[in-house]
Amino acid sequence: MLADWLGLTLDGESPATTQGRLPFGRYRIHGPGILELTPNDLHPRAHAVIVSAGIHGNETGPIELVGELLARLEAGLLRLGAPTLIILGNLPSIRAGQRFCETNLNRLFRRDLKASGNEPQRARELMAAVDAFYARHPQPRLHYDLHTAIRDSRYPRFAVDPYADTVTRAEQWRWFSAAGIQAVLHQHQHSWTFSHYSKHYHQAQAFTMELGKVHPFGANDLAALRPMRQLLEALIEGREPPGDDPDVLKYFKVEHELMRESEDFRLCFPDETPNFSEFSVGTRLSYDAKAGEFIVTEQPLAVVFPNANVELGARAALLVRTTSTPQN
Ligand SMILES: O=C(O)CCC(=O)N[C@@H](CCC(=O)O)C(=O)O
Ligand SMILES: [Zn+2]
Repeated sequence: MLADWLGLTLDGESPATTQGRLPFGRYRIHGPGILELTPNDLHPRAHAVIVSAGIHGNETGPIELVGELLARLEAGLLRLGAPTLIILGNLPSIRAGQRFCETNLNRLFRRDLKASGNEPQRARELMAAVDAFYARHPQPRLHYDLHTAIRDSRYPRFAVDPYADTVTRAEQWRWFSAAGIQAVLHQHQHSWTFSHYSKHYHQAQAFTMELGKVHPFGANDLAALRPMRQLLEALIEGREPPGDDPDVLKYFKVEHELMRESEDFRLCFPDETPNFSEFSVGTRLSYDAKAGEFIVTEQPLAVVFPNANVELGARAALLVRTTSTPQN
C-alpha cells in the first residue's frame, strides 16, 4: 500500500483508502502527497519526524530514497517507532520533471504569505500539515527537507542550516558525520524555505539536506545515500541514530547573497562551476544592470547554488566562507 501511495501520488491518482495498517503501526493520508505514520509502540527516544522531498520537482533522488523507506516499512524491515510525516512537495512539478511550475515553492513558507497561485496554495497546505502534525505530537521536533543540487559540488552531500533563534543540538553534527554528510552551511538571514519554516515557527531541528546532484528518475546513485538512509531509518524507528566525529565535516557560513535585480544580470564565471568553488579577492562575480557588479573583497569567497536564471528579486548565489566550528 505505501509503495502504491508513492506511485499513485506521482501519477496524480487518489489511493482507494486514506488509512490502514502497517506491520508496526498505521498510516493516514491527509491529502495529496501528505502521509502520516503512527507507531503501535512509541519508542521513548522518538522525535516527531518530518521527511519531505520533491519541494523542487526535478530533484528525484530524495523521492526514490523515500520510496525505499516506505517499501522497507511495509515489508516489516523497519520497526516504526516515531510519529512520522512524509511529504512530497510540488506534485505538478514532479510530474513535469521541472524545478517548479510558476514560482519557486521553497521561498514561500511564511505565515504572512500574500501570493496566490498553485505554488502559494501548496505552501499553505504544507504549512498547515506541519502545524497540525507538530500540534498532535509532543516529542522533540525534527524536519529534514531532502533536495539535490543543480551543479556538481566539492561537497556533494551537505546540510543547509536555516537562520533562526532555535539552538541546534550538537548531536545533529555527529549524526550528519555518520550519515556521509560532508559539509554544513549556516544561513545568515531568514530564507522562508520549508526547513526554515519548521525551525523558525516550530523550534524544530530542521535542515535542507542536499544529497548529490539532480538526475532524472532511475539515474540516481542511491548507494551513495545508504548512510543517510540509515540516519532516516533510525529516526523513523525512534532510536538514537549512529554518530561519528563532527570535526570531519567542513563548516561554512553565508557572508552575502547575490540577488538578481534586473533582466540584464549575469554571473561572471562558467555555468558548470561546482558548488563551494572559491574565488580570490578582486574577482568580479556578477553584473546586474540595476545593482552593479559584485567583486570579492577582504577574503576569498566560495559560491554555492549559483543560478543566473532565477526570477527577478530572487537569490542567484550564496557567497560563503569557512568557519572553524559548528554554530549551535
Ligand atoms: O543547486 C541549486 O542551485 C539549488 C538546490 C536547492 O534547491 N537548494 C535549496 C536550498 C534551500 C536553503 O537555502 O535552505 C533551494 O534553493 O531552495
Ligand atoms: Zn531543491
